[in-house]
Amino acid sequence: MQIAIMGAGAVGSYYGALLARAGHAVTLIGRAAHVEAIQSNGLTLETSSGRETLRVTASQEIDALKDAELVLFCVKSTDTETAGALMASVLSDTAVVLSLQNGVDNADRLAEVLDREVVPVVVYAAVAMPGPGHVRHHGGGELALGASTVSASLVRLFQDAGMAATTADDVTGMLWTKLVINCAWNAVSAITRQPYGALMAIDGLREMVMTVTGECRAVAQACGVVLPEDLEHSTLMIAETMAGQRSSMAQDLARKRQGEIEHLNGFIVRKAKVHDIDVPVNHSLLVLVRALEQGHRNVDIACR
Ligand SMILES: NC(=O)C1=CN([C@@H]2O[C@H](COP(=O)(O)OP(=O)(O)OC[C@H]3O[C@@H](n4cnc5c(N)ncnc54)[C@H](OP(=O)(O)O)[C@@H]3O)[C@@H](O)[C@H]2O)C=CC1
Ligand SMILES: CC(C)(CO)C(=O)C(=O)O
Repeated sequence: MQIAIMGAGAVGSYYGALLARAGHAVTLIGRAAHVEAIQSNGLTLETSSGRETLRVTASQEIDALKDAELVLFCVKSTDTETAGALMASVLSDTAVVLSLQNGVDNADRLAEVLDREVVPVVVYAAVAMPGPGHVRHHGGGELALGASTVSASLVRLFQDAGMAATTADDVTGMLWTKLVINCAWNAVSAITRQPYGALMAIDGLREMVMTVTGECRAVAQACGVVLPEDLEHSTLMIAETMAGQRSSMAQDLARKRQGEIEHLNGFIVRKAKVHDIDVPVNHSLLVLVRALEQGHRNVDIACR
C-alpha cells in the first residue's frame, strides 16, 4: 500500500519504519535534517533487539503525499491545523487519514480542516529521535483505532506488519485514559529532564502522579467520560514498561521547541474551570512548563 507519514518525527518514523519493513511503499514527510539523513543513509530503527536500516522515501515537499492511500498524521497537537491545511490541497479524494497523536481532540480538529473523516488512534508507544535519520524504541507500540468503515481492515494491515493493533469500542474513553497518563508524566519528565523509571525512585513522586491522576479523573467524570477502574495502576505501570523514556514533551523542550502542554494539562485545567473543579497540581505543571517555554524564547537574557 502507498502510505504517507505526515510529520516524520519519533512516532511517524517508528511506525513508518515498521510499515516499510513489512513491504509497504512508505513516504515520510518531514524536516530538512531528518529527510536528508534518510536520503543519504536510510532510516535507522533501534529497538531492544538491535539496529536496522530501512530504505524509505523521504521528502520535505507536501506534494509527496499526493498518491498516498493511507496517511498517518503524526505532528504535534500544536501543528494540527497548519499541517492539516498544507495536506488539504494535495490529498487524494480516497485517501484514508489516521491521527496518531496525544490529546483528545486532534482527529476532530483535523477533520474540520480537511473536511473529511479522520480516524483517531490511541498510541501506546515510547519512541524518541536521538538524531536525524535515527529513531529509537523504548517500549510499547500498541495502536487502538477508533471505529470507522476501514478500521478493521487497517487493524489487519498493521497486524500483518507485526504491529499490535486493535479497534477501540470506546475510543473517547481510551483517548482520555491516554490523556491522563500524559498529564501525569509528560510535564514532570519535561521539567526535570528525567526518564520515568528514574522519576519513580524520587520520594513523593508516586503520590504526585496519583494526585494528578485523581484530578483528571474528577474532570473526566464531570465531562461524562468513563475512565477504567485500573487507570491509577496503568498510570504507574508506565514507569516500568517505559522506564528509559523521557516524555515527548521532554524531547520538545530539550530542542527548545514548544510542547503540547496546552493540549494536555492545559486542556484539563480549562475543562476543570468550566465544571468548577480544583486541579492545583495540573495547574502548577501547566504554569511551570509555560515558564520553561518562555525561558527558551528569552535565550538572550543573561543570568546575573
Ligand atoms: N514520542 C512518543 O513516545 C509519543 C508521542 N505521541 C504523540 O504523537 C504525536 C507526535 O509525537 P512525536 O513523534 O514525539 O513528535 P515529533 O516532534 O518527534 O514529530 C513531529 C514531526 O513533525 C514535523 N512537522 C510538523 N509540521 C510539519 C510540516 N508541516 N511538514 C513537515 N514536518 C512537520 C516536526 O518538525 P518540527 O519539530 O521542526 O516542527 C517533527 O519533526 C504527538 O501528539 C505526541 O504527543 C504519542 C505516543 C508516544
Ligand atoms: C506514553 C508516553 C507517556 C510515552 O513517553 C507518551 O505518550 C509521550 O511521551 O507523549
